[in-house]
Amino acid sequence: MLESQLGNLSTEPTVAPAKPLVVVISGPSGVGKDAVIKQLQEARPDLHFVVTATSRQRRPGEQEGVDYFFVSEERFKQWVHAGDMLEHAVVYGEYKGIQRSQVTNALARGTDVVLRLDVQGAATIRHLIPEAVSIFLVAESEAKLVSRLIARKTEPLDKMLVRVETARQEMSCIQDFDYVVNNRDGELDQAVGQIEAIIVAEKLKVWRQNAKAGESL
Ligand SMILES: Nc1ncnc2c1ncn2[C@@H]1O[C@H](COP(=O)(O)OP(=O)(O)OP(=O)(O)O)[C@@H](O)[C@H]1O
Ligand SMILES: Nc1nc2c(ncn2[C@@H]2O[C@H](COP(=O)(O)O)[C@@H](O)[C@H]2O)c(=O)[nH]1
Repeated sequence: MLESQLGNLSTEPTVAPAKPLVVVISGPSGVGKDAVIKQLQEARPDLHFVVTATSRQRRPGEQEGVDYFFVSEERFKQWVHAGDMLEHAVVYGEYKGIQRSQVTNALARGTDVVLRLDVQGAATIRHLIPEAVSIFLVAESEAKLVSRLIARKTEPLDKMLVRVETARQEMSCIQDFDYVVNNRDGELDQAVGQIEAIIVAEKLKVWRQNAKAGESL
């Protein structure tokens, strides 16, 4: 009866599924990027969390292929020359970077991708993938940030001081990011919840329904 008045009613989906998202999580050393990402992995196992390759020595407790891919400086440079790295930078004197295939394979499967990057890497990805969502993580104060680095006990004092000095400079990059999330002491759950909310909201943006994430890679 209705169809006689309206014609055929389409059963096609009203909107196409949103294209996969590239999410950048950045912020100064010790702010809690790894802690946030570890918890986000548990909450959102459907996301692809990219594992960085590095020339840095493995710390006690770090696992190959989980925390990093630990490679020699020579191997890292070979990958750079071969064009295999989507992004790379020297961070605190060590090579850090993301293999292109990790991102392109996940996007091709339709999977959202999460990258952990320093501010240099975040700038590179914004340039390569302008539709990426960038999140800058902060601690509630510089004093809290430093106390986390001290408690973590992963660097000798001289190297820790370099990280704190760098953190001061990195704070000036905050306006280049889409979102700022405050990872307050003892409130990791809230920070992770806010990041999950950002991901959900970004995927609902109208323009993303037909955008092609990472098409240019
Ligand atoms: N919300 C929080 N409250 C208390 N401690 C936290 C919180 N978030 C992270 N931490 C702790 O702070 C320390 C630094 O966190 P994490 O190693 O995740 O920082 P990061 O940003 O990944 O550092 P880096 O850039 O040097 O790798 C860790 O010991 C972690 O357990
Ligand atoms: N440009 C990139 N920076 C990265 C990447 N993965 C991690 N990082 C940054 O390195 C520092 C130091 O890490 P640590 O494990 O030695 O403490 C950290 O602040 C990250 O931001 C990457 O793939 N590219």
